[in-house]
Amino acid sequence: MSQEKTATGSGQDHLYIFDTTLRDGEQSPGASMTLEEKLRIAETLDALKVDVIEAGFAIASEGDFACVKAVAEQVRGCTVASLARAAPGDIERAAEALVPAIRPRIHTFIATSPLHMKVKLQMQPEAVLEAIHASVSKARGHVDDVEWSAEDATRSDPDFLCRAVEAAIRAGATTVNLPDTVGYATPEEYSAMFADILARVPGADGVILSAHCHNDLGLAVANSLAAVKAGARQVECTINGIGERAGNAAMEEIVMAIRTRGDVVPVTTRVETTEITKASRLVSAVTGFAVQNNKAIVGANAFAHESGIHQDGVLKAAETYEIMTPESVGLNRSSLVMGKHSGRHAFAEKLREMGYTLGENAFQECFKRFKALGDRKKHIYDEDIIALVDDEVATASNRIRVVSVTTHSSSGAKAVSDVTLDIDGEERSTVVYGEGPVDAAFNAIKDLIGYRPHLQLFQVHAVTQGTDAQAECTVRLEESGRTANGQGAHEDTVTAAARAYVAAVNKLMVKREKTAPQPVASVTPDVAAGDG
Ligand SMILES: CC(=O)SCCNC(=O)CCNC(=O)[C@H](O)C(C)(C)COP(=O)(O)OP(=O)(O)OC[C@H]1O[C@@H](n2cnc3c(N)ncnc32)[C@H](O)[C@@H]1OP(=O)(O)O
Ligand SMILES: CC(C)C(=O)C(=O)O
Repeated sequence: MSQEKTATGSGQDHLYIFDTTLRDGEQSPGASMTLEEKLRIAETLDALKVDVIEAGFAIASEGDFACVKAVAEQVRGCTVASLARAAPGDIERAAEALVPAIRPRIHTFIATSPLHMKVKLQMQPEAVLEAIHASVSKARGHVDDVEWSAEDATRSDPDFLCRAVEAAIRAGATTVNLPDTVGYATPEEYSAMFADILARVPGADGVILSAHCHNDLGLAVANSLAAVKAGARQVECTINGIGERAGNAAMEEIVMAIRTRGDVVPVTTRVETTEITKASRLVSAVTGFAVQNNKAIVGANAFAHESGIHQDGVLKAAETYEIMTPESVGLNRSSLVMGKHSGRHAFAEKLREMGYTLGENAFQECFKRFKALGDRKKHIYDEDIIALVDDEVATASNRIRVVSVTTHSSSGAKAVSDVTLDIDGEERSTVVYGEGPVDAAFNAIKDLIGYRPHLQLFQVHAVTQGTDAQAECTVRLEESGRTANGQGAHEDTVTAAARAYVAAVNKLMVKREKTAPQPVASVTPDVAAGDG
């Protein structure tokens, strides 16, 4: 994909979508992802057809370097970027990680606001200008596609910002990003800043100007669109709007706003919007951050009509209360009703409709669970199938798997849980008491795995309506500063909780083994006690 400001066939400018779920998104506290999870998200972003995937910050750690490199190796359809400070070591590390990429981009940044320069960087403005020149030139020595960002641009002196942008362009930056790092700007101010740069900086109309907005005041998407109206032709965003503090501009909101209101924001993107729901669910499952029900585009209620007058209107003509169709974001209004009488063909067709491609083993496992669910549940909704398949896919390659969970509990007495786990191919069982059924199941798992990570978060939500709904549980575990999220879905809430706990344990083990490999079966606790 060329980084030119090309008009598309529609006569409208192309808007580059720069996805930073794997970098700024991962900066959300508690959202750290394993390499395997990042690769699954990168695969989904590739299918979504974003233009640029920011895969990480290569100098940050060995793990980040490995992730950028692995994404650069895997992704074929998008540009792959790594972040780098205005420091030679950062740029060399980014270039090294990006070697396998078909279209590598080095994204180098330095702050330009008086506060950041004086207090954080402890640099004089003139030294910052020199650092911009040196870093962009060095990056251009490695790759042709160099993005430069003026961190805290919206709190920078406009004259100094113009000089900084000019320095970056002269040194060879091909994209210039003006972030609202702390989510401080209003749409009018943010668009005025882009107009000012375009009017005053020589060469600014020859590079791609980019917006990067944080959501501290809930204005990230509005600010991004305002920048596009003023001439920005790249927006930086994340799936579900995850990111540092209150998050980044949500990709799905920007893309659907442009698609729905092309009359006021006249640009086009190449995003396959029908992949949006799947991407949103994957990011939610991996990070453990549930999407709020009323979230635009991807919230459970985004296309739900509850009140009679609305239902009546939608039945007569969907456009009465829908400004976009659920199908356009990958939500199915399929006529294929699934239940316990459905066979493999219908199940395979349903998965295909939903955009899943499973290997033979995963398909057979999912089909078995789908039939078991059908025996217990009257209506099987698309959400049930999504929860079940996501759960199966996420746990398929795990070393520890839940075989069975049987729990007895009654009011006024301790609960007891009988748990069997498959650990590296060997089944082990134990029966343990707890304060309640979930506590008992977790205690049993801890006994079987031989260590007790600290439980930071436990959440349950019903996948669909009704008392026979599947439960989807999220567990976050912490051990020696490492955290891992796990999710599990099942019609039995305690089993869903146990699956989520075990999923998180598997991820912790991967993190732990990177520093000190050891067999699971004889795990020696490196934390004496966790949550007990
Ligand atoms: C706005 C953003 O989102 S920027 C991206 C933020 N993301 C992250 O920070 C996540 C990854 N970060 C990390 O892993 C670490 O912070 C590292 C590896 C980058 C650096 O770690 P450390 O060397 O221990 O430094 P530390 O993080 O404590 O401090 C940052 C240093 O970088 C300097 N720095 C910050 N930004 C820049 C920049 N753009 N260019 C050059 N130097 C910079 C700071 O002034 C400070 O320098 P000092 O040590 O001389 O005081
Ligand atoms: C590094 C830059 C692009 C950033 O993340 C910010 O300013 O928020």
